[in-house]
Amino acid sequence: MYPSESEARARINHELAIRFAPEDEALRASVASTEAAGLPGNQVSPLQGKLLHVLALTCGARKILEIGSLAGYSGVWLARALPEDGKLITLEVNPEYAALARKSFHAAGLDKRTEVRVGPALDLLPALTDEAPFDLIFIDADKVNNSHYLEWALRLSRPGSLIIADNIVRSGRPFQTPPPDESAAGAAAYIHKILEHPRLVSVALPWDDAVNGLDGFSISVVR
Ligand SMILES: C[S@@+](CC[C@H](N)C(=O)[O-])C[C@H]1O[C@@H](n2cnc3c(N)ncnc32)[C@H](O)[C@@H]1O
Repeated sequence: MYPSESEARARINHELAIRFAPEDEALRASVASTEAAGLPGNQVSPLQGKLLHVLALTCGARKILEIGSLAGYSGVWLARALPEDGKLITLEVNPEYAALARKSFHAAGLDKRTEVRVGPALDLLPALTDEAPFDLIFIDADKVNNSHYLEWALRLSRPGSLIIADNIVRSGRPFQTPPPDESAAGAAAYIHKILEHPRLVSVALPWDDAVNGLDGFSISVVR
């Protein structure tokens, strides 16, 4: 039926995405601006975006924190799960990407429910203590700092909060000894911490990724 296994996977993925996670104009424009910024495929896929949306609805999220905005693609999926008076705060080190994220939120009619803060996340996180607890925290920035982001996520969450991290599978590189690059090492340390932490119950979800081959999310619930 399909010329190759990879063609079959891409085709089936597409069929699922157009049914379960159709993109509207605002999401398509966010993808286009990511491509124009020279980072095609660095945002989550439509199905991953929809998964974030479903998870935010499942935990009744009113406050969401995202680390790593890029052009706001995952942020739009997340913020659309919030009630009118809910809030997504997203942290981005690159001012140009932060501007793209704001543009995406504006196009999606999400100005009131979203706030983009600009700077290195580790510098911005301490100021969020007053806004905590967050119901869902999505970690998707520089993987080398994932363990630090996890420590902050635990401080800024409550029992029942979800902590989700992207790119923890990286085609298996985190499982090599030693991990061959600093992002793989960051993912390995993160996996170790979420599995050992007494307050976290975690699972990993692998999938094909445009940039990293086999990749995936971890999803942790805070006890
Ligand atoms: C994979 S992209 C985020 C994609 C986005 N979550 C989405 O799916 O639409 C990672 C982003 O993290 C940002 N970033 C990298 N290091 C960072 C840091 N130390 N603090 C804040 N943002 C950072 C990058 O500039 C980039 O925009």
